[in-house]
Amino acid sequence: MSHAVNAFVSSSSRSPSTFTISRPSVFVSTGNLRAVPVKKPLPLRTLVVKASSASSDLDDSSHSSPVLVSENGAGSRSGSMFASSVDSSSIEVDAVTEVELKENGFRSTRRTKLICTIGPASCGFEQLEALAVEGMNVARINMCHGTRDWHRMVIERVRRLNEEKGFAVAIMMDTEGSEIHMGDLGGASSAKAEDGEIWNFTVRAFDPPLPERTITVNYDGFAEDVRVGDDLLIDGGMVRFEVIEKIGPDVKCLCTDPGLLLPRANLTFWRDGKLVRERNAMLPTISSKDWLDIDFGIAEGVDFIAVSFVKSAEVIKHLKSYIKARARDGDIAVIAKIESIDSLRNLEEIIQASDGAMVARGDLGAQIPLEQVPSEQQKIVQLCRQLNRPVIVASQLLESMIEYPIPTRAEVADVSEAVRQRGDALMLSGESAMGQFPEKALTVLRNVSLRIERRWREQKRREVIELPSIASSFSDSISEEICNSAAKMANNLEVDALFVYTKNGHMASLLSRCRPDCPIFAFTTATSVRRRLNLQWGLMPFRLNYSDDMESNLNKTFSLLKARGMIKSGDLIIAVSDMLQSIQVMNVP
Ligand SMILES: Nc1ncnc2c1ncn2[C@@H]1O[C@H](COP(=O)(O)OP(=O)(O)O)[C@@H](O)[C@H]1O
Ligand SMILES: C=C(OP(=O)(O)O)C(=O)O
Ligand SMILES: [K+]
Ligand SMILES: [Mg+2]
Repeated sequence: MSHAVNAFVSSSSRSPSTFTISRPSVFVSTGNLRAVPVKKPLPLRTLVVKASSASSDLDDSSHSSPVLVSENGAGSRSGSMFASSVDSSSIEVDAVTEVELKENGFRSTRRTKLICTIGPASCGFEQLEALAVEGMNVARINMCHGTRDWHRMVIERVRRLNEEKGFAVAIMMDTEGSEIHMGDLGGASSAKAEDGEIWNFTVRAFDPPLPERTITVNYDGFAEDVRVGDDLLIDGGMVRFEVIEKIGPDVKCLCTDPGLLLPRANLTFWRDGKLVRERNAMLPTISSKDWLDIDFGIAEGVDFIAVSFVKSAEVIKHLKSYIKARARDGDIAVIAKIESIDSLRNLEEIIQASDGAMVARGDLGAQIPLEQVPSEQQKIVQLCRQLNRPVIVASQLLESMIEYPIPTRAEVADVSEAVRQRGDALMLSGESAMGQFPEKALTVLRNVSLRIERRWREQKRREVIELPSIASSFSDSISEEICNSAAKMANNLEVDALFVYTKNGHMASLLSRCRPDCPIFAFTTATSVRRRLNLQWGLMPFRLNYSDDMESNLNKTFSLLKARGMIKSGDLIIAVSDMLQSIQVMNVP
């Protein structure tokens, strides 16, 4: 297929009521050169870069697609405490974003997205609402814990919150995975292991209550695999035992580093200073229980499935094709958790195969030396950005806030570093799931993000990360070039916002990848795409019905956003779209 890329810049001067457009002054062409006819004057300054197939301008099906109809447009915000008096129900935006925009203006909105793991400390409707108000973009449920009924209840509450209060919180389901972990302590919330105590680790099943100082282990091969003299590390070393005797299914262990045992804590064993993982590596990434959880997630329509202990790209591809065949409205994004030696070994192909990645530092730190975790984090964040996949930095960001209302200085420094690295999202685990201060922890993440992002912009310290071309077709290359150029222009011209009209979210993610100074308003026709864009850096997803006529789309958007007080006349914006590949620079009329 041959393409023509035609570009021209028109600069117009504005007299009181008319616009005039001067002659085209720039042409770029990779094929047939053809000036784009301008039928109507465009406001103030316009650069149009238009790409089309040589054979037909309309051979892309999206060009001729009819206006898409909203599946939950009208009235969905009626119960919102942020409800607007103007009838603008045909645009949907997260209530928190709307308030932020109105109160602080474009530039100061938060770019880094926030994920909260939901647990007993945060599963109440009011608790969830408080987290949503505080800026939770994604609620994570961890299938390691709780029952499916409990998870269903959380999902229903989040959905109700979205519908009744105008939030757009997405849901991420995290699989248990089949790594070795302890049982649930017979229902106790924790157990204390003291120095010198002998505990029994066993593969036997017990009816509660558990015998004293007994830990059940989920892996049947456990007693066969460990050897006397091995070190058993709970949660990467929070508690340490030494194997002193094996008796059938029971393994007697001496506590050598005392500490608190938590239900279902991860368990690794070490021999001669090395992680023992031969048999472990034979365990499936997705267990039979995980498949049932995945079916549950598909049935419930979760937005993301995070896969624990990914070892290779194969399992991700397998899951994605499974989802494609089963999921009702298409897509659930698959997030690869990087938390094992194998995942580091196959990093690039795993990230390529996935829709996003998580630096799961909890288990990662139990598999590699702790001092290696920060550099791996940096590497994963950078690679994800290069490959255009959203990346989450997770675990122990504010661990001390499980117990205390303020974080340690070191934790704040760690969060700052993750924001400075420009990861897409930060995640709370125990802090929001079972800590005493879920909301306060989220506020810390939000405030640190805002502060670092602002400093970064003020200092104009744009990272010199090389963004290699990722397009797999010429048409994709055009989208990529348009987004790279639009983001650069947005920085140079100091525009207020980038607008992107994107049906499947791809153009929005390409803009996000550039980490521009201004926020990116992403307009999409599908609620599911809008929720998924919640995970990506700098994107403010809106759901809007629009046509393939960009001029009418822009006018519609301007009037809807103006009516809601989210933009005003004179604001400078750059608009791009995946229907009509163009860059337009204009002031809001
Ligand atoms: N659904 C739940 N029910 C009960 N407790 C939970 C739940 N989700 C998380 N938790 C608690 O929060 C802690 C931290 O959550 P997370 O990091 O997701 O789990 P883990 O570290 O066990 O993999 C867990 O160890 C558990 O104590
Ligand atoms: C996020 C992680 O996974 P999980 O909490 O499921 O162990 C981690 O290990 O850091
Ligand atoms: K998990
Ligand atoms: Mg983990």
